Amino acid sequence: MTRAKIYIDGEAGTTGLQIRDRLAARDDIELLAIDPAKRKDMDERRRLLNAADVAILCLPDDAARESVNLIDNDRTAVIDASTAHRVAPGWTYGFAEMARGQAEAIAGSKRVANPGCWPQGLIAAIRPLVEAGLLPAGAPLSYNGVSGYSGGGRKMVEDYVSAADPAPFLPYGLTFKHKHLPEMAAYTGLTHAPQFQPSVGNFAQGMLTFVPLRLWAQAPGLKAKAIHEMLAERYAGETFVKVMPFEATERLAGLDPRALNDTNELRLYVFADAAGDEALIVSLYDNLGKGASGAAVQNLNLMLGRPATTGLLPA
Ligand SMILES: NC(=O)C1=CN([C@@H]2O[C@H](COP(=O)(O)OP(=O)(O)OC[C@H]3O[C@@H](n4cnc5c(N)ncnc54)[C@H](OP(=O)(O)O)[C@@H]3O)[C@@H](O)[C@H]2O)C=CC1
Ligand SMILES: CC(=O)N[C@@H](CCC(=O)OP(=O)(O)O)C(=O)O
Repeated sequence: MTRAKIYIDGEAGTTGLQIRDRLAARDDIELLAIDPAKRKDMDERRRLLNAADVAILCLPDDAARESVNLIDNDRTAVIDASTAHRVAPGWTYGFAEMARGQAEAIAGSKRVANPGCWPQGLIAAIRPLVEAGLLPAGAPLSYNGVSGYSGGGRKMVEDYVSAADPAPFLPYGLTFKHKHLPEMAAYTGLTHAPQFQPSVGNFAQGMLTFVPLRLWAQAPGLKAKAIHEMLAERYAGETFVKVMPFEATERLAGLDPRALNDTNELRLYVFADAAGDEALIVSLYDNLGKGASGAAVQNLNLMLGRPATTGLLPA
């Protein structure tokens, strides 16, 4: 098998390092490494970007746009982990399980935008319901959750690690302007992005997100059990998105945001009141796994024509 040449632009950062670790042991891949002293040198980045079969961008948005502009050949494909191209024309959204045919679209694309960590939990929960007509596209939703601090990149990791007594739980996004809102609207099928209010916790990695649904008002006649059945049917057979059993329970010990760390899995749970008119869809995943580096490797596998699970299942 010819080894595919992969260059990770931003490999010293939180997401880049994780992707490099996931690819390092693979014998179907040749990693093109940049001299650490030149990692922000534009000419050296241009050389490596153009030498790569696939360039994976793990950079701030402006640097990611710059990298794309530095590519001057038709061969190099791109996976961009930043927010820069997620709703841009000509780019394919890299959430393979999002819709029928999406994995094939990713496999056939040379410009793939890796999804944001927060949007994935929402899109996985809501898109099948909107597509099936169970939930009206105009439903006014809210979305919230907690992420580990690695979600904020190197700077936030350093702030948490060096702080004497970081807050265990810190809400943010309190002006409702988060950079993920455009992709949330674009890929759920909702006519309005939800009211989104995230939080960060004093743990490095992992996330739990919540879509509360007041079905008696948002989708009269729709019951929580039907939502569970629709999601279970939609994701049946998927390796990386699983729907957990419908449970009537006050609390569930397994709902620890760190439970899927270092995996590429996303789990969906549906909870409800006795009548099934008040529901909650919970997504559990690793912000650095399915939320970033795992998804990037899954997309890379698809683009290289490898099995999607290559390097992503526990040994
Ligand atoms: N962390 C997460 O959970 C997720 C992150 N993402 C996205 O992935 C991207 C990377 O995020 P993350 O890894 O967390 O961020 P980090 O800040 O940890 O890493 C970014 C890396 O890019 C480097 N860099 C900055 N500017 C340039 C440049 N002009 N040329 C070359 N390298 C440069 C930085 O170097 P230096 O630090 O020296 O400036 C750093 O090593 C971001 O767009 C982020 O939004 C997406 C999903 C989840
Ligand atoms: C805890 C924390 O700060 N998280 C980041 C999201 C990280 C991420 O996923 O950013 P992109 O997907 O857009 O690259 C935030 O809310 O801005």
